[in-house]
Amino acid sequence: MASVTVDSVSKSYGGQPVLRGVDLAVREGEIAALLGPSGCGKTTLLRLIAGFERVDAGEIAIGGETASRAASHTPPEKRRIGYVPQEGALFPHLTVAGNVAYGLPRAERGSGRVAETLALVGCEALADRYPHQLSGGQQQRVALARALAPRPRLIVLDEPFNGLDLELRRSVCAEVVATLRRTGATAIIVTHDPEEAFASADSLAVMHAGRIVQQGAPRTVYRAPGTLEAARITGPAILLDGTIHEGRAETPIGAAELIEASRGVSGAADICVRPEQIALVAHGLGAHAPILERSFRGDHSLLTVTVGEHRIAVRAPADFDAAADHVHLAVEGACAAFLRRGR
Ligand SMILES: Nc1ncnc2c1ncn2[C@@H]1O[C@H](COP(=O)(O)OP(=O)(O)OP(=O)(O)O)[C@@H](O)[C@H]1O
Repeated sequence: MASVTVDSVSKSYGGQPVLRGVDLAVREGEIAALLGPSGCGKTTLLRLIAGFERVDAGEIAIGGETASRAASHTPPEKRRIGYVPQEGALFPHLTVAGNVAYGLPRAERGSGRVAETLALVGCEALADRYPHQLSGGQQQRVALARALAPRPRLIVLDEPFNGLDLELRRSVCAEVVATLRRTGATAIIVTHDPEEAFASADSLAVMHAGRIVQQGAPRTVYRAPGTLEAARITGPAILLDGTIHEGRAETPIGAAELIEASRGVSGAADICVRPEQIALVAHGLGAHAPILERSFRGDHSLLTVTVGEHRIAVRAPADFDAAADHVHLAVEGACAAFLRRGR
Protein backbone atom coordinates (compact mmCIF):
# COMPACT_ATOMS: atom_id res chain seq x y z
CA MET A 1 0.00 0.00 0.00
CA ALA A 2 1.20 3.48 -0.74
CA SER A 3 0.82 7.08 0.32
CA VAL A 4 -0.24 9.73 -2.19
CA THR A 5 0.98 13.32 -2.31
CA VAL A 6 -0.44 15.86 -4.73
CA ASP A 7 1.54 19.08 -4.71
CA SER A 8 0.38 22.30 -6.48
CA VAL A 9 -1.14 20.39 -9.40
CA SER A 10 -2.78 22.36 -12.20
CA LYS A 11 -4.66 21.19 -15.26
CA SER A 12 -6.49 23.08 -18.02
CA TYR A 13 -8.60 21.87 -20.92
CA GLY A 14 -8.63 24.11 -24.00
CA GLY A 15 -7.25 27.03 -21.96
CA GLN A 16 -9.92 26.61 -19.24
CA PRO A 17 -8.33 25.92 -15.82
CA VAL A 18 -9.98 22.93 -14.13
CA LEU A 19 -7.44 22.30 -11.35
CA ARG A 20 -5.76 25.40 -9.89
CA GLY A 21 -2.90 24.30 -7.66
CA VAL A 22 -4.34 21.27 -5.87
CA ASP A 23 -2.65 19.97 -2.69
CA LEU A 24 -3.73 16.64 -1.21
CA ALA A 25 -2.03 14.18 1.13
CA VAL A 26 -3.24 10.63 1.78
CA ARG A 27 -1.28 8.47 4.21
CA GLU A 28 -0.55 4.78 3.63
CA GLY A 29 -3.58 2.64 4.57
CA GLU A 30 -5.84 5.67 4.95
CA ILE A 31 -9.27 6.11 3.33
CA ALA A 32 -9.65 9.65 2.04
CA ALA A 33 -12.87 11.15 0.72
CA LEU A 34 -12.80 13.85 -1.92
CA LEU A 35 -15.99 15.87 -1.45
CA GLY A 36 -17.16 18.66 -3.71
CA PRO A 37 -19.98 19.91 -5.95
CA SER A 38 -20.48 18.78 -9.54
CA GLY A 39 -17.87 20.18 -11.90
CA CYS A 40 -15.30 21.20 -9.25
CA GLY A 41 -12.67 18.87 -10.73
CA LYS A 42 -12.91 15.67 -8.65
CA THR A 43 -12.87 13.21 -11.55
CA THR A 44 -10.09 15.16 -13.26
CA LEU A 45 -7.95 14.90 -10.12
CA LEU A 46 -8.59 11.12 -9.87
CA ARG A 47 -7.68 10.65 -13.53
CA LEU A 48 -4.43 12.55 -13.02
CA ILE A 49 -3.59 10.40 -9.97
CA ALA A 50 -4.38 7.23 -11.95
CA GLY A 51 -2.18 8.50 -14.80
CA PHE A 52 -4.90 8.61 -17.50
CA GLU A 53 -4.09 12.30 -18.02
CA ARG A 54 -0.92 14.36 -17.67
CA VAL A 55 -0.49 17.29 -15.25
CA ASP A 56 0.29 20.77 -16.65
CA ALA A 57 2.22 21.77 -13.53
CA GLY A 58 2.96 20.45 -10.03
CA GLU A 59 3.76 16.94 -8.92
CA ILE A 60 2.02 13.70 -7.91
CA ALA A 61 3.98 11.15 -5.86
CA ILE A 62 2.73 7.64 -5.10
CA GLY A 63 4.55 5.66 -2.42
CA GLY A 64 7.11 8.45 -2.22
CA GLU A 65 8.05 8.15 -5.90
CA THR A 66 7.24 10.84 -8.47
CA ALA A 67 4.55 9.55 -10.84
CA SER A 68 3.49 12.79 -12.59
CA ARG A 69 5.24 16.04 -13.41
CA ALA A 70 4.95 18.26 -16.47
CA ALA A 71 8.17 16.75 -17.80
CA SER A 72 7.74 13.09 -16.81
CA HIS A 73 4.77 10.73 -16.65
CA THR A 74 4.55 7.16 -15.37
CA PRO A 75 1.94 5.33 -17.50
CA PRO A 76 -1.21 4.07 -15.71
CA GLU A 77 -0.29 0.37 -15.99
CA LYS A 78 2.97 0.97 -14.09
CA ARG A 79 1.28 2.83 -11.19
CA ARG A 80 -0.46 -0.22 -9.68
CA ILE A 81 -3.68 1.67 -9.00
CA GLY A 82 -7.13 0.05 -8.98
CA TYR A 83 -9.74 2.35 -10.56
CA VAL A 84 -13.46 1.95 -9.89
CA PRO A 85 -15.19 4.26 -12.36
CA GLN A 86 -18.73 5.66 -12.13
CA GLU A 87 -21.62 3.29 -12.96
CA GLY A 88 -21.53 1.02 -15.95
CA ALA A 89 -18.07 -0.15 -15.03
CA LEU A 90 -18.36 -3.87 -15.85
CA PHE A 91 -17.83 -5.40 -19.29
CA PRO A 92 -21.32 -6.61 -20.28
CA HIS A 93 -20.05 -9.51 -22.47
CA LEU A 94 -17.90 -11.03 -19.69
CA THR A 95 -19.12 -13.03 -16.68
CA VAL A 96 -18.42 -11.82 -13.17
CA ALA A 97 -15.35 -14.13 -13.02
CA GLY A 98 -14.27 -12.90 -16.47
CA ASN A 99 -14.56 -9.29 -15.36
CA VAL A 100 -12.47 -9.89 -12.24
CA ALA A 101 -9.86 -11.93 -14.19
CA TYR A 102 -9.54 -9.20 -16.82
CA GLY A 103 -7.03 -7.10 -14.88
CA LEU A 104 -4.88 -10.04 -13.76
CA PRO A 105 -1.70 -11.22 -15.48
CA ARG A 106 -2.47 -14.33 -17.60
CA ALA A 107 -0.58 -16.63 -15.22
CA GLU A 108 -2.76 -15.61 -12.28
CA ARG A 109 -6.14 -15.98 -14.00
CA GLY A 110 -6.54 -19.66 -13.09
CA SER A 111 -4.74 -19.39 -9.75
CA GLY A 112 -7.69 -19.00 -7.44
CA ARG A 113 -7.14 -15.24 -7.13
CA VAL A 114 -10.47 -14.57 -8.88
CA ALA A 115 -12.40 -16.74 -6.39
CA GLU A 116 -10.45 -15.30 -3.48
CA THR A 117 -11.25 -11.72 -4.47
CA LEU A 118 -14.93 -12.51 -5.13
CA ALA A 119 -15.10 -14.08 -1.66
CA LEU A 120 -13.61 -10.89 -0.21
CA VAL A 121 -16.59 -8.89 -1.48
CA GLY A 122 -19.13 -11.64 -0.70
CA CYS A 123 -19.90 -12.44 -4.36
CA GLU A 124 -18.37 -15.92 -4.77
CA ALA A 125 -21.77 -17.39 -5.70
CA LEU A 126 -22.14 -14.96 -8.62
CA ALA A 127 -19.01 -15.96 -10.58
CA ASP A 128 -20.88 -17.32 -13.65
CA ARG A 129 -23.47 -14.55 -13.97
CA TYR A 130 -23.34 -11.69 -16.45
CA PRO A 131 -23.54 -8.05 -15.28
CA HIS A 132 -27.17 -7.65 -16.41
CA GLN A 133 -28.09 -10.50 -14.05
CA LEU A 134 -26.79 -8.58 -11.01
CA SER A 135 -28.41 -5.97 -8.77
CA GLY A 136 -26.86 -2.49 -8.66
CA GLY A 137 -25.20 -3.22 -5.32
CA GLN A 138 -23.76 -6.52 -6.58
CA GLN A 139 -22.38 -4.77 -9.67
CA GLN A 140 -20.53 -2.27 -7.49
CA ARG A 141 -19.09 -5.04 -5.32
CA VAL A 142 -17.86 -6.89 -8.42
CA ALA A 143 -16.36 -3.65 -9.79
CA LEU A 144 -14.48 -3.32 -6.48
CA ALA A 145 -13.31 -6.96 -6.74
CA ARG A 146 -12.01 -6.30 -10.26
CA ALA A 147 -10.02 -3.32 -9.00
CA LEU A 148 -8.67 -5.23 -5.96
CA ALA A 149 -7.73 -8.47 -7.76
CA PRO A 150 -4.26 -7.36 -8.99
CA ARG A 151 -3.36 -6.22 -5.41
CA PRO A 152 -2.97 -2.53 -6.25
CA ARG A 153 -1.04 -0.09 -4.04
CA LEU A 154 -3.92 2.34 -4.14
CA ILE A 155 -7.64 2.16 -4.99
CA VAL A 156 -9.49 5.17 -6.36
CA LEU A 157 -13.29 5.11 -6.57
CA ASP A 158 -15.20 7.72 -8.57
CA GLU A 159 -18.68 8.26 -7.08
CA PRO A 160 -19.06 4.47 -6.83
CA PHE A 161 -22.56 4.49 -5.34
CA ASN A 162 -24.22 7.07 -7.61
CA GLY A 163 -26.49 4.66 -9.42
CA LEU A 164 -27.95 3.17 -6.22
CA ASP A 165 -31.03 4.33 -4.36
CA LEU A 166 -30.45 5.98 -0.98
CA GLU A 167 -31.10 2.96 1.25
CA LEU A 168 -28.89 0.62 -0.79
CA ARG A 169 -26.29 3.33 -1.18
CA ARG A 170 -25.69 3.51 2.57
CA SER A 171 -25.36 -0.26 3.00
CA VAL A 172 -23.17 -0.84 -0.09
CA CYS A 173 -20.95 2.07 0.98
CA ALA A 174 -20.53 0.54 4.45
CA GLU A 175 -19.67 -2.87 2.92
CA VAL A 176 -17.17 -1.41 0.46
CA VAL A 177 -15.46 0.58 3.22
CA ALA A 178 -15.32 -2.54 5.44
CA THR A 179 -13.71 -4.48 2.56
CA LEU A 180 -11.17 -1.73 1.94
CA ARG A 181 -10.31 -1.72 5.65
CA ARG A 182 -9.89 -5.54 5.68
CA THR A 183 -7.40 -5.33 2.81
CA GLY A 184 -5.57 -2.39 4.46
CA ALA A 185 -5.93 -0.53 1.16
CA THR A 186 -5.05 3.11 0.72
CA ALA A 187 -8.12 4.53 -0.99
CA ILE A 188 -9.53 7.76 -2.36
CA ILE A 189 -13.33 7.87 -2.70
CA VAL A 190 -14.90 10.69 -4.70
CA THR A 191 -18.36 11.77 -3.61
CA HIS A 192 -20.65 14.78 -3.51
CA ASP A 193 -22.56 13.38 -0.52
CA PRO A 194 -21.29 14.73 2.84
CA GLU A 195 -22.79 11.88 4.88
CA GLU A 196 -21.09 9.30 2.69
CA ALA A 197 -17.79 11.15 3.06
CA PHE A 198 -18.12 11.42 6.86
CA ALA A 199 -19.07 7.76 7.22
CA SER A 200 -16.26 6.38 5.10
CA ALA A 201 -13.21 8.59 5.48
CA ASP A 202 -10.29 8.93 7.86
CA SER A 203 -9.40 12.12 6.04
CA LEU A 204 -11.79 14.46 4.26
CA ALA A 205 -10.65 16.77 1.47
CA VAL A 206 -13.14 19.46 0.46
CA MET A 207 -12.85 20.60 -3.13
CA HIS A 208 -14.26 23.79 -4.64
CA ALA A 209 -13.62 25.38 -8.05
CA GLY A 210 -10.46 23.42 -8.79
CA ARG A 211 -8.84 23.67 -5.36
CA ILE A 212 -8.77 21.66 -2.14
CA VAL A 213 -10.06 24.30 0.29
CA GLN A 214 -9.61 22.17 3.43
CA GLN A 215 -8.37 18.72 4.39
CA GLY A 216 -8.64 17.12 7.83
CA ALA A 217 -10.47 14.63 10.04
CA PRO A 218 -14.21 14.59 9.11
CA ARG A 219 -15.27 15.80 12.58
CA THR A 220 -12.84 18.70 12.47
CA VAL A 221 -13.92 19.81 9.01
CA TYR A 222 -17.62 19.62 9.96
CA ARG A 223 -17.22 21.50 13.24
CA ALA A 224 -14.53 23.92 12.15
CA PRO A 225 -14.91 24.59 8.43
CA GLY A 226 -12.07 26.82 7.26
CA THR A 227 -13.96 28.69 4.54
CA LEU A 228 -17.56 29.51 3.67
CA GLU A 229 -17.37 27.02 0.79
CA ALA A 230 -16.12 24.26 3.11
CA ALA A 231 -19.02 25.04 5.48
CA ARG A 232 -21.62 24.80 2.70
CA ILE A 233 -20.15 21.71 1.02
CA THR A 234 -19.90 19.69 4.24
CA GLY A 235 -23.59 19.82 5.13
CA PRO A 236 -26.41 22.16 5.99
CA ALA A 237 -25.00 25.46 7.25
CA ILE A 238 -27.16 28.34 8.46
CA LEU A 239 -25.25 31.57 7.91
CA LEU A 240 -26.37 34.22 10.40
CA ASP A 241 -25.69 37.88 9.95
CA GLY A 242 -23.59 38.68 13.04
CA THR A 243 -20.56 40.37 14.56
CA ILE A 244 -17.44 39.05 16.25
CA HIS A 245 -16.25 40.93 19.32
CA GLU A 246 -13.73 39.87 21.98
CA GLY A 247 -13.77 36.24 20.92
CA ARG A 248 -17.58 35.81 20.92
CA ALA A 249 -20.28 36.19 18.32
CA GLU A 250 -23.49 38.19 18.48
CA THR A 251 -26.21 36.78 16.21
CA PRO A 252 -29.95 37.41 15.73
CA ILE A 253 -30.38 34.27 17.91
CA GLY A 254 -28.26 35.69 20.72
CA ALA A 255 -24.64 35.26 21.78
CA ALA A 256 -22.66 32.27 20.52
CA GLU A 257 -19.29 30.76 21.31
CA LEU A 258 -16.71 30.66 18.54
CA ILE A 259 -14.28 27.93 17.49
CA GLU A 260 -10.69 28.84 18.26
CA ALA A 261 -9.79 29.71 14.65
CA SER A 262 -12.55 32.37 14.54
CA ARG A 263 -11.76 34.13 17.85
CA GLY A 264 -8.82 36.34 16.97
CA VAL A 265 -10.65 38.86 14.75
CA SER A 266 -13.50 41.33 15.10
CA GLY A 267 -16.11 42.88 12.83
CA ALA A 268 -19.20 42.02 10.77
CA ALA A 269 -19.27 38.31 9.94
CA ASP A 270 -21.28 35.34 8.69
CA ILE A 271 -21.72 33.09 11.71
CA CYS A 272 -22.01 29.45 10.57
CA VAL A 273 -24.46 27.43 12.66
CA ARG A 274 -25.26 23.77 12.00
CA PRO A 275 -29.01 23.00 12.28
CA GLU A 276 -28.51 20.79 15.36
CA GLN A 277 -26.91 23.75 17.18
CA ILE A 278 -30.20 25.64 17.22
CA ALA A 279 -32.07 24.75 20.39
CA LEU A 280 -35.60 25.48 21.58
CA VAL A 281 -35.32 27.13 24.99
CA ALA A 282 -37.75 28.29 27.67
CA HIS A 283 -39.59 31.55 27.14
CA GLY A 284 -37.54 34.53 28.21
CA LEU A 285 -34.19 32.76 27.72
CA GLY A 286 -33.62 33.10 23.97
CA ALA A 287 -34.54 34.99 20.83
CA HIS A 288 -38.24 35.36 19.98
CA ALA A 289 -38.98 33.58 16.66
CA PRO A 290 -42.49 33.61 15.08
CA ILE A 291 -43.53 30.28 13.50
CA LEU A 292 -44.37 30.58 9.78
CA GLU A 293 -45.01 26.93 8.97
CA ARG A 294 -44.97 23.56 10.68
CA SER A 295 -44.61 20.15 9.13
CA PHE A 296 -45.07 16.76 10.82
CA ARG A 297 -42.15 14.42 10.00
CA GLY A 298 -42.95 11.28 11.97
CA ASP A 299 -40.28 11.29 14.68
CA HIS A 300 -40.18 15.13 14.83
CA SER A 301 -41.90 18.27 13.60
CA LEU A 302 -40.08 20.78 11.45
CA LEU A 303 -40.88 24.41 12.22
CA THR A 304 -40.05 27.21 9.81
CA VAL A 305 -39.41 30.32 11.88
CA THR A 306 -38.14 33.84 11.25
CA VAL A 307 -35.38 35.55 13.17
CA GLY A 308 -34.52 39.02 11.87
CA GLU A 309 -34.01 38.61 8.12
CA HIS A 310 -33.50 34.85 8.41
CA ARG A 311 -35.92 32.02 7.73
CA ILE A 312 -34.75 28.97 9.64
CA ALA A 313 -35.96 25.36 9.86
CA VAL A 314 -35.91 24.11 13.45
CA ARG A 315 -36.52 20.56 14.71
CA ALA A 316 -39.13 20.28 17.44
CA PRO A 317 -40.74 17.28 19.18
CA ALA A 318 -43.29 15.46 16.98
CA ASP A 319 -46.17 16.48 19.29
CA PHE A 320 -45.04 20.11 19.61
CA ASP A 321 -47.74 22.47 20.97
CA ALA A 322 -50.18 23.00 18.07
CA ALA A 323 -51.38 26.34 19.48
CA ALA A 324 -47.92 27.97 19.75
CA ASP A 325 -47.34 30.85 17.32
CA HIS A 326 -43.68 31.42 18.27
CA VAL A 327 -40.69 29.75 19.89
CA HIS A 328 -37.57 30.93 21.73
CA LEU A 329 -34.21 29.90 20.30
CA ALA A 330 -30.56 29.84 21.35
CA VAL A 331 -27.33 28.73 19.68
CA GLU A 332 -25.53 25.85 21.41
CA GLY A 333 -21.83 25.03 21.06
CA ALA A 334 -19.06 26.76 19.17
CA CYS A 335 -19.51 28.15 15.65
CA ALA A 336 -17.15 29.03 12.82
CA ALA A 337 -17.34 32.63 11.63
CA PHE A 338 -16.18 34.34 8.45
CA LEU A 339 -15.47 38.05 8.37
CA ARG A 340 -17.32 39.99 5.67
CA ARG A 341 -14.66 41.81 3.76
CA GLY A 342 -15.46 45.12 2.06
CA ARG A 343 -18.71 45.68 3.96
N1 LIG B 1 -11.45 16.00 -21.27
C1 LIG B 1 -12.01 17.19 -20.98
N2 LIG B 1 -12.06 18.16 -21.89
C2 LIG B 1 -12.60 19.37 -21.60
N3 LIG B 1 -13.14 19.70 -20.42
C3 LIG B 1 -13.14 18.75 -19.46
C4 LIG B 1 -12.58 17.45 -19.68
N4 LIG B 1 -12.71 16.73 -18.54
C5 LIG B 1 -13.33 17.54 -17.66
N5 LIG B 1 -13.58 18.75 -18.19
C6 LIG B 1 -14.24 19.90 -17.52
O1 LIG B 1 -13.59 20.09 -16.28
C7 LIG B 1 -14.51 20.46 -15.27
C8 LIG B 1 -14.39 19.50 -14.09
O2 LIG B 1 -14.86 18.22 -14.49
P1 LIG B 1 -14.79 16.94 -13.53
O3 LIG B 1 -15.43 15.80 -14.24
O4 LIG B 1 -13.40 16.76 -13.05
O5 LIG B 1 -15.70 17.43 -12.31
P2 LIG B 1 -16.36 16.61 -11.12
O6 LIG B 1 -16.11 17.40 -9.89
O7 LIG B 1 -15.87 15.21 -11.14
O8 LIG B 1 -17.89 16.65 -11.50
P3 LIG B 1 -19.07 15.53 -11.29
O9 LIG B 1 -19.30 15.46 -9.81
O10 LIG B 1 -20.22 16.17 -12.03
O11 LIG B 1 -18.60 14.26 -11.91
C9 LIG B 1 -15.88 20.47 -15.92
O12 LIG B 1 -16.20 21.80 -16.24
C10 LIG B 1 -15.68 19.62 -17.17
O13 LIG B 1 -16.55 20.04 -18.19
